[in-house]
Amino acid sequence: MPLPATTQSGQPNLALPVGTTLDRFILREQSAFPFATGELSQLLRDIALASKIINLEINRAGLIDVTGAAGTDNIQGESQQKLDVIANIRFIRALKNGGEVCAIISEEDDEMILTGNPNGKYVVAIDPLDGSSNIDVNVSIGTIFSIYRRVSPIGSEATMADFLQGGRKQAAAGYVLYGSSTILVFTTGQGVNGFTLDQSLGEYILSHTNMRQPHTGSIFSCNDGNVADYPDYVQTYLTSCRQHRMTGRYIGSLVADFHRNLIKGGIYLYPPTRQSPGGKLRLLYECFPMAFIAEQAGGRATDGRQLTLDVDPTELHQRSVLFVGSPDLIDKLLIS
Ligand SMILES: O=P(O)(O)OC[C@H]1O[C@](O)(COP(=O)(O)O)[C@@H](O)[C@@H]1O
Ligand SMILES: [Mg+2]
Ligand SMILES: [Mg+2]
Repeated sequence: MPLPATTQSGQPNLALPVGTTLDRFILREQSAFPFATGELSQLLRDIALASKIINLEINRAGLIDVTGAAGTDNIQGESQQKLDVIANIRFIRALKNGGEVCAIISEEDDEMILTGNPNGKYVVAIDPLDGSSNIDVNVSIGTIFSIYRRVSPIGSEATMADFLQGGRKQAAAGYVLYGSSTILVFTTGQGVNGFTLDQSLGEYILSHTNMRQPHTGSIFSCNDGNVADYPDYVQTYLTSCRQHRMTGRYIGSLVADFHRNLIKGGIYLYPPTRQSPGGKLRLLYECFPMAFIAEQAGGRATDGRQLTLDVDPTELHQRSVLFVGSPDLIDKLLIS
């Protein structure tokens, strides 16, 4: 029997059976908004499509000579991996061709990219490949994206203001995890759902409905090599994690560490370090999207002083400290 369109409390019934395709889910989610015109739905499909192509290239990386450095650096001064550059090209091309996006910012490009779609209603901030240090060693990597409705007039050239609206103005955010399976997880502000790529069908299929972050957990994730740099309260907290025999797990790909902790309960920490006194991770295309997903799943994200989604964005490639995960663990960290 088909599911009722609305729940008993009159809310749109988004609980679709596992096995639902991404397309069908997006259509159902769109139908819950009478004024929705389908552009955001199409934009999510464009991102899904590009991720399928990249997924194939990642799977065959060792065979098609896309491992190793590209020989160029990005604006962060990081050496770009070949797959960083390839993933960047794929996403930009898909977003340009899709027509819904008027501008993009990417970890791999210094400046804002105008797509040639002045009538596009959305802008996208993207980390085309997250966890670049893990590309060549066959460890899980990801893609992170954040979507805003533009504030500049439709038909005009997009501006920085379209990207600096603040984390709570995100229309949607998500990530793709290229791991033992490939999974797309996103939110449009109506909860968090995950779709596993059925490689044989080439379809994303709903596999994780209404994902919820466990209130607490026993996993902590941070780069132990930097501990000496961390502020005292973080060092105190990590000592108590060890004293309580919590489990240290650190993959070194934000997407993979975040996803594990979202499912099992845990906390990911990227505090200030000597090399990155303001934090390493980028606010617009790493911290904001992960914080939106975390909050939508009942988790919490902070920079140690305020909730991440309340941090004031002033630059495109601005960095931020990030602590994200189970609320109980974040609370314990902040009182350490
Ligand atoms: O090697 P470190 O300093 O622990 O940093 C690892 C962190 O940096 C990142 O690799 C940064 O992301 P990029 O790979 O997209 O630059 C995160 O995925 C990860 O959590
Ligand atoms: Mg990243
Ligand atoms: Mg990256």
